[in-house]
Amino acid sequence: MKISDFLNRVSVLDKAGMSLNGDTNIQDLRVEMLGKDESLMDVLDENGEKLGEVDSVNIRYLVTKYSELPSMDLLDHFREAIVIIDEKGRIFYINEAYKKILGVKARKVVGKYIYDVEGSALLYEVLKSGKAMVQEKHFVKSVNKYVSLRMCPLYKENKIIGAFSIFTDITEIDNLSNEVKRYSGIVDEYHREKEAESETLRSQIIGNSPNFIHILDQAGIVAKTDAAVLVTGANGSGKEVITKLIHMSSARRSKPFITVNCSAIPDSLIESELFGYEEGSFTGSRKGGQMGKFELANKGTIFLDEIGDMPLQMQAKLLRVLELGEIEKIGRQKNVEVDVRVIAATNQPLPELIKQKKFREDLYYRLNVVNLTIPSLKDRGNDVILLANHFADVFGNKYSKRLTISDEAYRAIARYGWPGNVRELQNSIEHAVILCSGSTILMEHLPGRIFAGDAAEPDAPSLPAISKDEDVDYFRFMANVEKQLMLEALERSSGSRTRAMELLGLSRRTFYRKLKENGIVP
Ligand SMILES: Nc1ncnc2c1ncn2[C@@H]1O[C@H](COP(=O)(O)OP(=O)(O)OP(=O)(O)O)[C@@H](O)[C@H]1O
Repeated sequence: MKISDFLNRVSVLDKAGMSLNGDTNIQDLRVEMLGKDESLMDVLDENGEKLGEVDSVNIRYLVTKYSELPSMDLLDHFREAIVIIDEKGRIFYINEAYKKILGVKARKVVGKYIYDVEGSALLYEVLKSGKAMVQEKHFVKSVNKYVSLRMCPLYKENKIIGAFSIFTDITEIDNLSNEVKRYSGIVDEYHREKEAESETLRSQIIGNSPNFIHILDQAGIVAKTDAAVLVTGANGSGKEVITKLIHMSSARRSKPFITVNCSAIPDSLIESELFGYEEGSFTGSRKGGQMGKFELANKGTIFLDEIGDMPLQMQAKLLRVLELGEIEKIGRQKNVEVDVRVIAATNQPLPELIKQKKFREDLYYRLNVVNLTIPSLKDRGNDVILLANHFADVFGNKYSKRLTISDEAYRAIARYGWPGNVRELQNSIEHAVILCSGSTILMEHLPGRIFAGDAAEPDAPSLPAISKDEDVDYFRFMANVEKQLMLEALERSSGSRTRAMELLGLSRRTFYRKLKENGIVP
């Protein structure tokens, strides 16, 4: 500190008998140099001009204190390492932190020249240039550490008398920042992966019919929003696939996608499944409680499948969640905020359920901000053939077979009603791929119901008539029915026994036994 720091503190003037320049360092004074008066003294510049006056009581106090100060020892308490060199570059001081950070003993360093101790000897350059230098990150090879450095020359009466360096060990910070960079790299990679996943998913959704393309377009539009979507459509038509596509095309794609099948959870458990519970909130509750699906889906999307089966009481709770954006966890006083996009799906006619008071109208409107109705497979024209080829490839790969579909099988596939929609087609093609031992899927490889006619409305086999008054011989009656069914199966399969056997769902052995028993073949 300089005397000028204390100028013009008070106004009373007194002579200490000394002329001190404002630049004088208080550290350079000794008590004997000060006048006896405990009041003020003048401060003059080099030309003897008065600069002001200082409170000599304060100066006396500081000078006394500074003379008692163990200045060098004090530096040992710094976390920063300090090294001081003289005008020739010889080290005459290092503090404790220096020894610790660089792992050296004082006797190995003090008295040596800085360029003999430190390879890069930046401090020596500071000494030569007389200019301070800062290095945010400097690698010290000998100890394999990174330090952050500040170096300054030391001047006395305009002459360089040495230089000092203060540095901190930033190896850990550097490691941490590298970790952070690595993690942000991983996060970027994760986002890229999610993007790729969304493209893969899109490429695996097959369909060219205008009504299906319309659904895909609408899914793309709603994906850009957080609006609730109600996906309707028959069983197996692809409601979940479209819901996933919406999630994967949305900004939430890297966050969770949680599916809840409302019809699969018993009524008594649905609340804890959806909202979770705190530890000890009921007998038998798990230690540590349990997170509900809504909490798990936070920042992502929750898919409430078969929403039509949700119990009425739960519907009221769900409505509250959608309105408030928070859940009431069982056993917890405070509600938990959640940010979840809701997509619900059903194959039930909700307006009909509303009329029957089985579904809340207010919840229906809340969920049905946008409605996507997936057309049934039979209404998607040629998509059935595209999907059949797609599944033949998928399962061909799975079972290591290269298969094509015969024209006859194509015709059966196109003619069939597919009441189970895409799922039924998928399973049927898997069935055919498994059974097919050649390179072409033939009609006989498909499940019997498909080539037997339209399974949506299967023809009821005509049973032998029984008169009310007649005494029925059940054994004979059953044998008759069996024979009739077998004959019909043979007729439908144009005499192909293998196909008839499949139609009837009988093993080869049983089929031939029954042929014999019923006198169809000798
Ligand atoms: N357009 C499509 N392209 C390829 N695969 C599809 C397509 N649509 C559906 N699938 C497949 O069909 C199966 C049934 O689809 P999904 O589960 O989405 O139907 P869903 O309507 O949700 O069924 P459910 O009514 O039983 O809940 C799934 O394996 C799915 O991958």
